[in-house]
Amino acid sequence: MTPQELKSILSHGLLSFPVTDFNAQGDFNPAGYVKRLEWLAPYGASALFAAGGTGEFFSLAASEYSQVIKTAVDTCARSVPILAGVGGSTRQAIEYAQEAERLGAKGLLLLPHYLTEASQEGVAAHVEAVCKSVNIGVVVYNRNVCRLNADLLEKLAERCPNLIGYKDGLGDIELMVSIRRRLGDRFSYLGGLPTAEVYAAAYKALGVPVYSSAVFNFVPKTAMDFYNAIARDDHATVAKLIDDFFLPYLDIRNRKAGYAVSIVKAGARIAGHDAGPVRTPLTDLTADEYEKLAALMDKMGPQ
Ligand SMILES: O=C([O-])C(=O)C[C@H](O)[C@@H](O)C(=O)[O-]
Repeated sequence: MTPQELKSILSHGLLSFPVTDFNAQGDFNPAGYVKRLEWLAPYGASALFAAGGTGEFFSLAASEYSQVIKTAVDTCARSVPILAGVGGSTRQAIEYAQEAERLGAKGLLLLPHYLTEASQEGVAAHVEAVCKSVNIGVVVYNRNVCRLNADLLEKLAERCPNLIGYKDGLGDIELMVSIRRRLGDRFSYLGGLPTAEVYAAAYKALGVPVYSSAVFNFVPKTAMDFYNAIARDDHATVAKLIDDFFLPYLDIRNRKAGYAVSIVKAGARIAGHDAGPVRTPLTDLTADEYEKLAALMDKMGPQ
């Protein structure tokens, strides 16, 4: 699959970001991950991002990373393209990128580097180095310390033909509008804020109709119903699901930093597809929060 073919696939549909399965000892559980991917496959996400933010990329050892990507490719690559999360220092990100390409991933999601502040010119040089280390398509994730503006993205787009996607996790509307207008059809644009559904209608109006869904991990039918309602401008269904599910969900998710991932693992467990605990530095939901989430999922009916 060429980067351009991947770009065209990423321009439609709902994107799946599966959690990564850990066993009771906290080790990667490939059998559980296979079952999860097989369970979610028939719901029809258009691409699968393995070891992304929701997949706890930041908690995986390098050896586990290879297992996660290989498991995703072996299980799903015939039906959907697999994009692999990569990140960390430039050299680390290049090692992950080349490993993912070798294992059969069709693209990369380049997550922000860790800890240090950096000039955005420096971040752009980091992105360029990772893009140039592979032949597959790359989606850059603007979030936290990665805040590339339209000028830098335009330069990167010229220098890196395989940089085909821009995922927004900042929610800065002025920045998003300037990037969307300046880069036009050069990129495929993904709405990628935590619980991206809450922003989906507004982002569609800005020319960004595609988004990533973490709740797809545990209420896949509701996630697809919501996506289809957004796609056909069914404002009544969108408003009802925002009121009945997403706003009460945010009340739980916003209780602690890192819960955007923890709550998804809790949801998977409630749905009968336990992915094990989150790893430090994340913390799991309390029993009370877990009960509240279970009641909310119950209201959404069978999935
Ligand atoms: O890397 C990640 O997991 C994401 O940022 C995607 C998530 O699915 C996010 O969009 C969300 O929480 O809906």
